[in-house]
Amino acid sequence: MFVHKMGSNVRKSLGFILHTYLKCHIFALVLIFLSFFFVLSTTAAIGFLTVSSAVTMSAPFFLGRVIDTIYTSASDAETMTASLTSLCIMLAGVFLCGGACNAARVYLMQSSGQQIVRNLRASIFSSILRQEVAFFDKNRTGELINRLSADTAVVGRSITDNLSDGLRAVAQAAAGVSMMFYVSPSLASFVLLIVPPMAGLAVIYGRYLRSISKRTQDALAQATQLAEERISNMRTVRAFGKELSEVDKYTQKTDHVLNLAKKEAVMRAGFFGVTGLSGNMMILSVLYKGGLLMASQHMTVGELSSFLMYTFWVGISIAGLSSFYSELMKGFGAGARLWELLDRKPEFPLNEGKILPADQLKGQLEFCDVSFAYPTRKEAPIFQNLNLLVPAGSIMAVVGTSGSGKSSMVSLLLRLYDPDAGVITIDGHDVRDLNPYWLRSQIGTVSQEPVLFSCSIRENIAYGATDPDAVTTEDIYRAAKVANAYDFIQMFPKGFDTVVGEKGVLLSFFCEIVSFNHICCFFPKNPKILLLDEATSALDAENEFLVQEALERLMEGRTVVIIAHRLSTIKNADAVAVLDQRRIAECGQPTELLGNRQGLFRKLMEKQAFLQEEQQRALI
Ligand SMILES: Nc1ncnc2c1ncn2[C@@H]1O[C@H](COP(=O)(O)OP(=O)(O)OP(=O)(O)O)[C@@H](O)[C@H]1O
Repeated sequence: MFVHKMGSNVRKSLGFILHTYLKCHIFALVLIFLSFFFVLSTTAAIGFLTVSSAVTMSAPFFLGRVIDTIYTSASDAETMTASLTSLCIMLAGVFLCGGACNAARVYLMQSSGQQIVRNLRASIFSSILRQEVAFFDKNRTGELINRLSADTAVVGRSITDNLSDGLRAVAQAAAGVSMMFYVSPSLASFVLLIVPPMAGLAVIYGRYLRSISKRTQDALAQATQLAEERISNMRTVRAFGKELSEVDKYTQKTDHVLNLAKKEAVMRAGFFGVTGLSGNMMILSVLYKGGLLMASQHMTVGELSSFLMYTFWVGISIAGLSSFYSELMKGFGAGARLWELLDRKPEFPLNEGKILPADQLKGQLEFCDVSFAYPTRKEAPIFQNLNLLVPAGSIMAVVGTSGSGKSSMVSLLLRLYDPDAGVITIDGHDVRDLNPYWLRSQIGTVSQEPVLFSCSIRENIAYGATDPDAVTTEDIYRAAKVANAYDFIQMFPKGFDTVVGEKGVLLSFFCEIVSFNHICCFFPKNPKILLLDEATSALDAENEFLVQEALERLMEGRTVVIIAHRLSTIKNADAVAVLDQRRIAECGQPTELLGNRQGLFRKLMEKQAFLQEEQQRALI
């Protein structure tokens, strides 16, 4: 039974190692991984391992000979000195060679290991970035970051340094046992009776460790998730004075991790305690039985010493094997989630599908009988049989109460999600047939959220370019001028080289970020279609004017969908669509819709005008 279980575990372990290596071959930077250097270094490491293990395991045998030399020629001092000196010089040379091989093995395995971790990280990151947007609704940022950093490190360690040490332990244990049988078969059979129960214990321990390791990695991912969310929303936490309660929540999560780690520690302590005890019992039994064999002239003192040293080595190798097994099981636990990520095929292709000739694209948009619910909230439909036509080159304003689905329309047009029923077309082509890369390159978007990376303003502006390195300073200045943002950027001491913090927090005014954001989104795509999501809602009057002016310039000759509440943004629209009850309830020219006293648009605008009046009165 145990043998069977051991066999299946060994098979699983080998499968796991092979899987890991193969995954890296498939997903990682294949060229580097399969490069001559890697194959060569791994082969060399195995060669060094063989030599260093052979040296280590031959040492007890020769040391036994040294002892016998001392013991048998003790009466003749001259002979003893001569043979002892030559034996010791020879052995010192062999040991030196073994030490050097061992050092080379460790270096080669470590550097190959780092290469594997790097490739694994690159593959996981690439796989994450290829996933559809709905995947990110279901999987939180902190958790994914944890997989990318902590889990890859655990898997990397378990199949590199650990594997190298494990192979060494296997080689030494095998050589040690063989030498024990060579030196004294009867003593070896007696001592090795302890191995089967130890193997059974290792199987039980390995299973437990694998499951607890998976639970620990999951708990750690949850803690990282919480920390990531709170740190990235620090202003909200501070505004609500929630620092202490958030610390409590985080502490609870880390306590959970700690509890699991304690359970693992108890198990480890028990296992290592038992293995240590068995090692000592083995030594004791060798001394006892070996002493008896010496007394009956069946063994020399040198042979008993050699045997004792082999027993030590086998004991150390078994301890090394159990730690190898522990790390491997931890790797199993952490690896399970990584393979899920690596194996996951994105629901939408990233760069496949029809590409229309650029000069033929007119930009007519149409929603035909579209029904949609977010994959994470299938029970709450956002649209049901929604129809809307935006003629090419026209400006369509979409209005509706908060949560009516305005931004969701933008997400569908960008094909961040697919509708559950109906079709969305561009110039009559179903967006699902079009190449998503190409589609998005034809659409300029401005969202409510400022989208800036923590690098210089110059780099942020060039981000949209196909080849950011080819963007000249003149291009960047021109784009900033088009967006009326050149002057405020130049006001920073470092101008366009100012480094923007996370979410652009180093830029002093939010409005500046929003205007700045506009440039980033339009430059340098020159898109046929613009989607503006409440573009000016957070601006003060002066900046709104600047941005509005820039936008009007940019809207010329393009199909534009504006999502805005303000009359000022809507007044330039050719038509207004009012979203209500999961469909377009009204659609027509703004003046026409305002004329309908019972209409939804009129009511929305009245409500807004009333709110503005209230605000003004409050200020007076
Ligand atoms: N990724 C998502 N997953 C699940 N539900 C979502 C997601 N994004 C938005 N929703 C929900 O879909 C509904 C419509 O959201 P949407 O942002 O499209 O409305 P909106 O009209 O643009 O609202 P607002 O004017 O407040 O921006 C809301 O109830 C929102 O909570």
